[in-house]
Amino acid sequence: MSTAVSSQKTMLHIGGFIEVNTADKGWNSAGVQPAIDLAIKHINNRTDILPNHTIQIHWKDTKCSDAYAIKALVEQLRKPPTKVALIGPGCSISAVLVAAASHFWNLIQLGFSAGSSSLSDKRRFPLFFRVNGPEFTLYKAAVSLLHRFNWKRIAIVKQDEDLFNDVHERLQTMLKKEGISVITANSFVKDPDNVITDLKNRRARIIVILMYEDKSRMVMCEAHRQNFFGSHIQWIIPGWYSKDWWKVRNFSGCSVEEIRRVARNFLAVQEGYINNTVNTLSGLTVDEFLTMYEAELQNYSFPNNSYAVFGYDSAWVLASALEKTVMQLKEKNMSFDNFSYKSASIRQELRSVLLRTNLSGISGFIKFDKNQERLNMIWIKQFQGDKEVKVGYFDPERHNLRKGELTFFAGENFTWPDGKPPKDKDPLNERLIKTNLTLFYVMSSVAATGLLTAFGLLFVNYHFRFHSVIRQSSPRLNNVIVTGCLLFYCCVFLYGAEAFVESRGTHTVICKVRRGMCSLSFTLAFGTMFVKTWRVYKIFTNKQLCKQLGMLHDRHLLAIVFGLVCLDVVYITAWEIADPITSYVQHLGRETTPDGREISHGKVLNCTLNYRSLWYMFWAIWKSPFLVIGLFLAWETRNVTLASLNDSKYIGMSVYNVVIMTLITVPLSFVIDHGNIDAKFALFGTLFNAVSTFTLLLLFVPKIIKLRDEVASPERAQNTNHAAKSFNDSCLEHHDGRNGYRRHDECPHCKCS
Ligand SMILES: NCCCC(=O)O
Repeated sequence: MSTAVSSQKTMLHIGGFIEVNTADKGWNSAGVQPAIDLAIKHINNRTDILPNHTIQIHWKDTKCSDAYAIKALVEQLRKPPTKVALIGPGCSISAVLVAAASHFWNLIQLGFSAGSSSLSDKRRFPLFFRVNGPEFTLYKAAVSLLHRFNWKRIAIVKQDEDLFNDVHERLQTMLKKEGISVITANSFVKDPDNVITDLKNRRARIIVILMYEDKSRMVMCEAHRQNFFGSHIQWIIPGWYSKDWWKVRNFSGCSVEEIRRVARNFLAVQEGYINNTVNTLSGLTVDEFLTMYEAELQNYSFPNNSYAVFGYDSAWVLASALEKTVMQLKEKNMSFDNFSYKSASIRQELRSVLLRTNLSGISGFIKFDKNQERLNMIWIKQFQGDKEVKVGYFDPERHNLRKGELTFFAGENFTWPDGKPPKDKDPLNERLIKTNLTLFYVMSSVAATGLLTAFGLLFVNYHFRFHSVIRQSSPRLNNVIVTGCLLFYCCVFLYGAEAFVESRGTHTVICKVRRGMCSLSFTLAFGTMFVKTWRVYKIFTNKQLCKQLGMLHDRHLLAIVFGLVCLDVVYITAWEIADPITSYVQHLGRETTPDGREISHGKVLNCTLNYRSLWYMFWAIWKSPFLVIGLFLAWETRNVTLASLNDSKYIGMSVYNVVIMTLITVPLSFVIDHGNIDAKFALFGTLFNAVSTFTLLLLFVPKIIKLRDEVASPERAQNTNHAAKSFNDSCLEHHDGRNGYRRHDECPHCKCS
């Protein structure tokens, strides 16, 4: 209802809700009142807006309390004059209560700061509009900051209020999507003791506060009491707290300095605006308004409030809508005199006009979305030195939060006590554990000695190639076995490479090379021993001995070994293509010491595959026949004593040795923890050293002794040779392994054709 005044102007009464006596609880919006009063003064003085009306606002203090909000609404309704619309409250606790009920009295309500996301629900709050946006929007800017500073691990401390519960729920969903983990989310009723203890225990470093400032002061005071502060802890708080919010008012427990010490260089997110200079409805710019606002504040005992600009704009939005509604009503021969709490017709007009709002306020262009609210930019502030500084802003419509985008204000930037942003977790000084050097040198010395010996044996094989002791033992096949052993020794160095390698790239190459080399050495050494044993077996289980021998020349055996090597290459290539072996960093776990420090057991480089067990199983299936059948053949030919196949017995012994060593090593390798690189190296180094050393010794020591004897006493050696000749020896002696029997007449009892 409007009332006539002497100057022929009609009064339009508006109910105003503000938070003044909040006893430092919740949010105090008192400072917005002077801005709204100033706007109403400006509107009433203008002739181009509501020229025939005067707006009068009737303030009620809701104290940011649901009970006082109800009381304030009842008083507005019961006490004449009739209000045609409502402005406020500023605090969500009160706004939700007022908005939930005011529509039953057909009252349009215009908010300027209440952030609760519940207020976006138009089924519950059909007549509630706001020139600000939902609180959750602020946290898009906060998430952008988390990405910007690579903070992937945060903690949340929340007040159990509708405003923060909603933000918390939606923030959790968004953080999950953004790959940021919430290590703990706590709230408290009276005492934040447990909250801080939990933050300490979880070693929280980045803490998002979803609370009104009184609770924040309590949290920070307790953090000080528990010594939970420092440059390594970063708080992210709502930016709409009152100026110098850490200054204690009616708050016992901590001094101003103590709370300041904890809050340090806190980051804050706050709904902001652009400095609009383009034809604003009021004709003012932000700067002009702020000058007037500061002057106006002198008439009140209220502190400056950052939502003053929104408050000023809300009054202009309402006045503009009332103006248009007056004109629309006029066309229907109606006026606000016809307004009553029981009649919906005028509020319907007013609502439809508000929905079409499109004006230039000092906080920017004002248009309401489907939820009857606005999406504003978010200021990012940081406490620097002794004041809050607006560092930049995040525009939800323009900036990509995943990329941590924001726009800096001219000349501003973040500052950090340590010169760089804190980390989201303590650097654990996770050192790379390398193979024990003593172990490496012991294993490598054995391998190096083996390598030299192997080269020496290759020389002996070559130098004495025409000597019967060497010639009769298939020197070319033995060279292949020595080459296999030689590569096994090289594998020892490669398996110990973790003593020096630090880069994953280099380690990946080593993983690939040593797998290939290990496989190839096995095939060369034991594939060749296998075929040699097989030849002995074939000869002595076949009556057509000479014929068999003629068919099993060294070159045939070499061809078989070559075939095995080809199969090896095909298998390793297929393996590498299907499931490439790579290096990965294995973290060896952490533990918390009794004094609360977290220590790491370090990390090691390991080779990895997706289907490790599968590939090694196939590998074992492909290699084990050499050993199993080799074992059988060695057993079958254990009594063969031929000068011409003079090493068959020793090859058999080598095969036993390999089988036994493999049977010990393989199960042990599954038992040993992969992180224990020393144990792994000791196991495989011993296997490779032992297997190749035994093989070389068994294969060559008897030959060298014999060779030494023959070289020392050729006659005795000749006699021994003759004496040793028996049924087949003389025959086999003339089998040169290359051209078969050169002289069949020297082999009269052989059934060679
Ligand atoms: N958006 C800041 C005002 C606090 C509140 O909504 O209660």
